[in-house]
Amino acid sequence: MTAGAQPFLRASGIEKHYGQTKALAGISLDIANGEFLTLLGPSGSGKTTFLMILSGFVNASAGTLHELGTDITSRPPEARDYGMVFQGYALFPHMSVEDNVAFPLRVRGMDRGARRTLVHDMLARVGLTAHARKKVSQLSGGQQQRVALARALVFRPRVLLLDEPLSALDKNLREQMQAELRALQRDTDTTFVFVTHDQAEALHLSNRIAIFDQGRLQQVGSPEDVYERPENRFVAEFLGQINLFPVSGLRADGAGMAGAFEGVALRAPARTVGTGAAHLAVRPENLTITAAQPAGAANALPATVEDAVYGGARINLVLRTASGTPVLCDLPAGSDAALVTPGSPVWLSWAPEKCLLLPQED
Ligand SMILES: Nc1ncnc2c1ncn2[C@@H]1O[C@H](COP(=O)(O)OP(=O)(O)OP(=O)(O)O)[C@@H](O)[C@H]1O
Repeated sequence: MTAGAQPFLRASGIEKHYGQTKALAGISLDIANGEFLTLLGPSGSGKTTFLMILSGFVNASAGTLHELGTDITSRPPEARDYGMVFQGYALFPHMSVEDNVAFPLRVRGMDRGARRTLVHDMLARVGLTAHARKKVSQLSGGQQQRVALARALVFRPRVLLLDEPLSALDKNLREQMQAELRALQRDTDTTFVFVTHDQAEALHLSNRIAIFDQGRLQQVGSPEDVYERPENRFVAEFLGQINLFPVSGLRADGAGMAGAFEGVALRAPARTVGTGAAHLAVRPENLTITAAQPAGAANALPATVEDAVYGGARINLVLRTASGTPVLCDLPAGSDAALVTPGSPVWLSWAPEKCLLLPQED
């Protein structure tokens, strides 16, 4: 979003309390027109609650919601006119596919001819033309999911709210539907707000990801931002595996910073992390292992291979440093067999720009 541009949707200080439970503890978030925004977080982190507040079906306890500068905080769902695809969101099982998809147009009073064109266009987009006359109950799970998408998009909503729409599908179908969702979002230029607790799904689909934990927004950014530049330990650990080395005596070191771990100086890009201690974080795929100490490497630690798990394209290693800190390392298959044998002494190394410092939290 360009600086100064009016956001399409703006949530400011949204809170939601259920008795003693604070489902949302102050969410402020701008949503751009036409973006694919994913709300990602563990179970109970407040994703669905926030989506329901966007829909208008749940009222916030505090905070405001604006659409293009207009306060819509207390605007009812039907006046917001957003499309919705919820988990198990009821299709009419005994009605035909085309009647299901035509339903939102009927309730909006559109005449039959105009309805037909829009319904058939939508069914073609989701690949269901051949099934138009079938009853929904005769379709597979993936086909039903497509009917739900077609029904939610047929009236051209500006916003589509999706709550774990793919969670009931098996892995292959899920991946196929992910690609279709992206294509639908691009082709229809609709703003998608998508809830999931699946990290890989969020990384694959989104323009931006908003990461929730305990009713708070932990970080918002592009998939690359949140994966490669997590702002805190929660985000770093939630988005995949990461090694954390507690370093002490942090100091400026050239353009970056250095701190000590097991008596070895480790270097990372400069970052404000508070006290003299922090965690140096490096993802398993950014580690290299060698038999000999690498000459001139800025970060090199001696370690021992404890376990090697063959995974097809990759080999996953568990190693231990001198003081017994476990380290995960993810190597391409075909890496030197002698090095990945349990018991082998090796050197772990990585470039300073492949790691980052995270504040030390309790
Ligand atoms: N209607 C309700 N009444 C009471 N508590 C609720 C209600 N809805 C949600 N909560 C609570 O609010 C918190 C956030 O719930 P929410 O459903 O938004 O989380 P979520 O991140 O979507 O989780 P999940 O991935 O499991 O669906 C939870 O502690 C939940 O128990």
